[in-house]
Amino acid sequence: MTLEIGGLTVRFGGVTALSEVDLTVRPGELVGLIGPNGAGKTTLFDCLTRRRDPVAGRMRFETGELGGLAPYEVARRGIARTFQHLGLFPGLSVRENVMVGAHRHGRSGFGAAALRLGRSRREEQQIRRITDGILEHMDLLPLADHPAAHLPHGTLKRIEIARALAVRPRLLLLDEPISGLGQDEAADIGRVIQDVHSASGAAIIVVEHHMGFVMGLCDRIVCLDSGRKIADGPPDRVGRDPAVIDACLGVAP
Ligand SMILES: Nc1ncnc2c1ncn2[C@@H]1O[C@H](COP(=O)(O)OP(=O)(O)OP(=O)(O)O)[C@@H](O)[C@H]1O
Repeated sequence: MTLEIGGLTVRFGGVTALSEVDLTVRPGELVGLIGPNGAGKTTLFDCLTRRRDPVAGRMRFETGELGGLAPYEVARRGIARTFQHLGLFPGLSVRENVMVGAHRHGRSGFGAAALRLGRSRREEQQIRRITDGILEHMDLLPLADHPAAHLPHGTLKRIEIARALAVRPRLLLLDEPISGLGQDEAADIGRVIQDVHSASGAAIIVVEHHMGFVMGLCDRIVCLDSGRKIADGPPDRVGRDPAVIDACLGVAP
């Protein structure tokens, strides 16, 4: 199993954001995580990436527990994520933004890398090779030296995925990858995710409100509502589940 979550519970004061959530993800699985606003989807990603501490529960990734790790250690273990609101550095070039992700492969750290000393210079070259390979694969190489600021929203979404891929993840967490995109750009991101999935073999969890998109893309759908898991299964079954239809009513079809 790639990921095993058991009894995960998170509270914010009186609000229970996640309530005894169990979830397993097999290697290479493409899972859609759906649910209405406030269901707990982002909180689940925050727990997995150690930005948020659960009050109870276990999270196991491959052979190790995630609880107690620092966020940077999660990336080193092979988990990468993108953010609902883009987490790019607007002043850095496209290549530099992606290199931030690739730095988990360097052992000398940012300080030595900045000074370009000894081993770190070789690491820097290796990181640049990894980065440019990803940029080329995602048709972003012509934009490599362009500042991330002012690029179209769909391109920024692709750069975020490229940066997550630079971690060479075995588990990729995508938080609303098509939010704010038009139909063509959303279809483009769908192709990128499918391509990444088949090329990398990584397990992927996609949080998305667009039900048609996520149902068409994923092998399996998990639905949260008010912090509880209310459905888990193949898209056609979950899509017909009255509890899911009830919870997600009003979500764009
Ligand atoms: N930092 C916080 N402080 C207090 N409450 C929070 C905090 N973050 C999330 N919550 C609450 O926890 C619950 C789950 O929120 P979360 O953002 O995980 O939901 P979500 O499913 O990702 O929603 P959306 O689809 O709107 O992004 C909500 O009730 C939310 O108001």
